[in-house]
Amino acid sequence: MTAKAAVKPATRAYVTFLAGDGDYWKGVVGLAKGLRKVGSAYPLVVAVLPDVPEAHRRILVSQGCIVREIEPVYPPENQTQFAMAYYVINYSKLRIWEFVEYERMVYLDADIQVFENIDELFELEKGSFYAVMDCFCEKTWSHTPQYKIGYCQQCPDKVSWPTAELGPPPALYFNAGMFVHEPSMDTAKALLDTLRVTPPTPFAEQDFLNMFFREQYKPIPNVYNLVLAMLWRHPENVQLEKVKAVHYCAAGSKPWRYTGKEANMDREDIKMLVKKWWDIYNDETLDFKGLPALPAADADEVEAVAKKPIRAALAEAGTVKYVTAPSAA
Ligand SMILES: O=c1ccn([C@@H]2O[C@H](COP(=O)(O)OP(=O)(O)O)[C@@H](O)[C@H]2O)c(=O)[nH]1
Ligand SMILES: OC[C@H]1O[C@H](O[C@@H]2[C@@H](O)[C@H](O)[C@@H](O)[C@H](O)[C@@H]2O)[C@H](O)[C@@H](O)[C@H]1O
Ligand SMILES: [Mn+2]
Repeated sequence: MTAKAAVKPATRAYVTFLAGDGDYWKGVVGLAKGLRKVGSAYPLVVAVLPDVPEAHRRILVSQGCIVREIEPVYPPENQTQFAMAYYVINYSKLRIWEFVEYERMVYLDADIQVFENIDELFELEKGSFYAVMDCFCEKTWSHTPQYKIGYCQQCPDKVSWPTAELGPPPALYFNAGMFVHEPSMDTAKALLDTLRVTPPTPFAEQDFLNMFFREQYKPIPNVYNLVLAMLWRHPENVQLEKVKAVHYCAAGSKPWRYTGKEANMDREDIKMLVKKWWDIYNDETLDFKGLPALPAADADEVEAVAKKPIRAALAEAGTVKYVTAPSAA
């Protein structure tokens, strides 16, 4: 008789993406510890490209992460020059739709830190694609018409969109550093089939995901993904004390590489946010101490198992399987 799972298999998880043998693994460790600090009920899965060294993978496992190797995704042949070179590797993020052992995942870039519990995102109504709206005001957007006329979706009334000359305003556009998604092989196949016939664009997979989920996209409040540039581009849209997750995506803001020399990096709020990141990264009480948190099974199932006399439960469960836990930190 095979062992009957006493607890429901993991159906929800946070997921991040790690590529290369550089120092982004520090971002993943910070994120794992930040999620632990806010008491997240779900594990952190890390989708790693083959070029992530064993040593970095071990560090992530020792911090309680579930490491999953993925096959890289490349945009159409010899057209990658249209995407900013640095972003081409991000097309591989699309593999997380293949993680179908999870019915719902919250994706977070490794340069995001969570300062308040955001587990509520897993309860959002199914069937839509949830993410935070981006900002078009940074120089990284200088190739777009909206940048050229000073239009931004964060303040659509400041510079109104010239519909007569440029047609309808751009559809609402999200930052792909954080989003809520439902893994499915059908969606994964549709994404990759569509990518094969979609020439790359400057923001690579972020542009692609905005095009693909254009009809399903539903904006969620900026507190779930504070794109740092909002602090100087749209301070009227930011209440720092209410922010739940910070996205260190502005040039020079990656905490593990921070020098304070780039534009805006000497701001007091930036210095405070970088320190907050390091306080978590260096906090040894947040290091992983045991088995990854079991998934939140439904209470009555756990209640029923708990009530059953142990002998009857063991007999019913059959042989008890022992899973070797990853080495504790
Ligand atoms: O060398 C790299 C570059 C990027 N990433 C991953 O890809 C994500 C997107 O890149 P990044 O956050 O640097 O882009 P930004 O949000 O700053 O535009 C990162 O957060 C990491 O999860 C990585 O693992 N290694
Ligand atoms: O591959 C494209 C990337 O596009 C996004 O980064 C950009 C974008 O947000 C711009 O709007 C900002 O101006 C810029 O600073 C920032 O780096 C995502 O954060 C990242 O995960 C990834 O998808
Ligand atoms: Mn990022």
